[in-house]
Amino acid sequence: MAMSTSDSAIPVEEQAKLVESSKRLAAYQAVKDYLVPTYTRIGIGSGSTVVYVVEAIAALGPGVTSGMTFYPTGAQSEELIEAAGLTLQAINKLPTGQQLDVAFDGADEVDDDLNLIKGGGACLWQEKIVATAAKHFVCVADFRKLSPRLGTSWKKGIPIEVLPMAAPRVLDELKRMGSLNPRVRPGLPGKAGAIVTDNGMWIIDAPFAPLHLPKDSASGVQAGNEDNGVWQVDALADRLIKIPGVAEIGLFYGKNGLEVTAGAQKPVVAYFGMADGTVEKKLAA
Ligand SMILES: O=C(CO)[C@H](O)[C@H](O)COP(=O)(O)O
Repeated sequence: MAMSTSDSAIPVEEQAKLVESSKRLAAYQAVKDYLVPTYTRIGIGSGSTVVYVVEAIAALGPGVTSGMTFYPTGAQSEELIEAAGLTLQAINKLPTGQQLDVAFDGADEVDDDLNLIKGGGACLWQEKIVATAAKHFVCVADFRKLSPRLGTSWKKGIPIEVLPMAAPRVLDELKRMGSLNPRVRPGLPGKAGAIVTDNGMWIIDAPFAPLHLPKDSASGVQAGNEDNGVWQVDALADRLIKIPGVAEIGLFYGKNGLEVTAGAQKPVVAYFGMADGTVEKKLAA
């Protein structure tokens, strides 16, 4: 039977090692499957799992990577790309009408429909720009991120990037919408005040009850509706993005890359490193 990190029999350091090895497994498999040697433009996301994605790409050597240019989603991934000796380019240098061949990124939670919560590392805005610029958006994660519905295992809330001056009004609106104790994310130890994103914005984390899937026949919830305070993913996302002062939201939703040729927020595939040493692959339906 597959182990989970909540197994109290496993010492904490062992659990941490298990999670790290799961991330690495998923990353190497994703790169093996989706980094086609003829590709030239690659998006690189943010977070601790992406470290292994870059490691796996760098391990292919200059024979494969020298013709490739890598587009970051923030300061951390910029550093990762440079430290690995890969060619860095800002996404605003991607000419109009052109797409990235593929983009790899992590997630905080992935549901059965490949909707994502992202932004645990406060990089969601640039992550969405890079993901939607890619022909193939590939999600890489460990087994803790798999859940049937968003909000089931990731309880910290949906990360929302906001203009600092709008934060109090956005908090008010989120409470009216039923968010349970939304909060401005505090800075890391050593930083007084709120966390400031790579774009000079703040992050609000807005917890909601576990979300319904977009076309959730089991719950009887119709597209675009809310049911006893429980939101459906697309309906909630469409409301959140319209709140004045919201720059971007950490829900990646809507059509996936199999249905549209450009602009998909949902991945075409998600790789999960499992606790038993296997890799589970979920393809967009
Ligand atoms: O969205 C993100 C950063 O904004 C990350 O992809 C997400 O938080 C997952 O991070 P990790 O791989 O460290 O678990």
